[in-house]
Amino acid sequence: MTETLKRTLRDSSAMRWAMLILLSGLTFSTYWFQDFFSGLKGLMGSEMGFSSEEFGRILALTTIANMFGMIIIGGIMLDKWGIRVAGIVFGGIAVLGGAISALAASGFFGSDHGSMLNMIIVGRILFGSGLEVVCVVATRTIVKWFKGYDLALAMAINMGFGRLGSAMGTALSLDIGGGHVSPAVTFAATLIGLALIMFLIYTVFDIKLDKQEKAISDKSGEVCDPEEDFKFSDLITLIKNKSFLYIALLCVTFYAAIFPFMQYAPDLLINKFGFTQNLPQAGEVILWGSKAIGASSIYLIFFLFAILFAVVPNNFENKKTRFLFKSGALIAFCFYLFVMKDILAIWLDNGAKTASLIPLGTIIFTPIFGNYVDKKGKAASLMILGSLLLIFAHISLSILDNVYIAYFGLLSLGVAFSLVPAAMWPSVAKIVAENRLGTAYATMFTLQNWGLFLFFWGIGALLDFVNQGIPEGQPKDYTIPILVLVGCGFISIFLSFLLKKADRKQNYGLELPSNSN
Ligand SMILES: C[C@H](NC(=O)[C@@H](N)CCCCN)C(=O)O
Repeated sequence: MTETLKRTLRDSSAMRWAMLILLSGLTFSTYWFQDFFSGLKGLMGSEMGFSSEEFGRILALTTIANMFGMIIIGGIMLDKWGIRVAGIVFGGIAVLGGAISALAASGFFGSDHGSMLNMIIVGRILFGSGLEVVCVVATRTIVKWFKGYDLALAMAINMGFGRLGSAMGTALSLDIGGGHVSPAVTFAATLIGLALIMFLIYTVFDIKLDKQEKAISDKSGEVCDPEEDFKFSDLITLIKNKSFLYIALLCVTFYAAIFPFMQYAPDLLINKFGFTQNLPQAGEVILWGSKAIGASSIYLIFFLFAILFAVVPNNFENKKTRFLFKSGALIAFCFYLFVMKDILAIWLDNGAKTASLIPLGTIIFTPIFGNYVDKKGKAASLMILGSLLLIFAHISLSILDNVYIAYFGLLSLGVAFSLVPAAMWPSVAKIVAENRLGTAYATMFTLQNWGLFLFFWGIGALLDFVNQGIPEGQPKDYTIPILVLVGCGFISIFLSFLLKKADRKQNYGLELPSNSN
């Protein structure tokens, strides 16, 4: 695009990607705060005396405001106040919630069991009220900057930041806490505070963009097509649509089998398969850290060159160049794995670090499957496949006792967790008109929170129930609590088939490539 056509900030690609990074701080930190307790479950039992049911209660009550309409209220506020005010208000609520939980974990409100538990829950309720609306604000902001430019890629990268936050929160919280819960909670809450500062910086550019767009529309008389405000009648119309109903229910059962599982996964791996939760010695950390940073920087430099090389026009037209590029990438990756092998071996022996590979893997797999859905379609069939993988994963992690099969189970869970979202979210956009998408996503997230509430709490309560009499610190039997999740997998398959059948009647083209619509 020539300089004369660059009319606003959003016409500069550097500006757009910089804005995405400023915005993604909130996604990264809120996903971190949502998931970091998973790595601390054992410690919360031994240090604070929290039972599995209480652990589950803390997680479940995070969703309570969303179950009763907070996401929809947040969406209406977003429409009325705009991105800046809504982002600051709901980001601020998440920060406040994080701070209250951190103070509670440090004993500020009282160091007895009840005060700590109740005040951590108060903090989590506030945090949860901000979390989902922040996700909606992020999506709306990305659309504002990227419509007409790499919108799907920008959304995938934003989601990648979220998954990275989940993975790092799960993997590193025990190390960050140094064997205590409180420092890890303070760190997680501080991250949301820093992200809010990044968002405040973002708002400066947002104001400038609005001024530029207003000046252009004043001059040319252009009027934008506004998204219609939320109406309850829309909700009824949506629910009456069979395809929407099936995909919304699938969202409930599928995510209920994934997000709650991830909160318990490190503890499951430790209790059932004997994974460790040992903290490395300071010397080991320095050695691994320097090795990992060294190897990763070399790989990153190679990767940057590869990207630079790939974006030079027509490079990939040539078969030989393509072959050289692919072999180079493979050799660099093998070298990277070789240097990192000791660290990987230790990583794969640690419960929290192994569990963190599930969200980490989705960063790579989701865009690949997203691209497949865009080009080849088959979204409903892929949701059936994802649900099958979910069933295999939960069977291998519950009734089977083999650690190698468990690794396969975790891998198939990672693939399912990439496959279904990559097929599900673009399918909603085929079923629902664009100006109703906000309502559709808010409705799906609200229903999803009901499923999460039930399973966050239910798994913990069931775990205590089937392990009555076993003292904290002794291995717990996870068979029945995880086997219950197999049921979610079967319901997901059933709903995916119903969706496929409804789509054949209603002709939304869920099995067709996105580009053909
Ligand atoms: C896209 C989808 N997002 C959600 O499900 C939201 N309700 C945010 C949940 C955040 C909790 N970690 C996803 O993350 O796949």
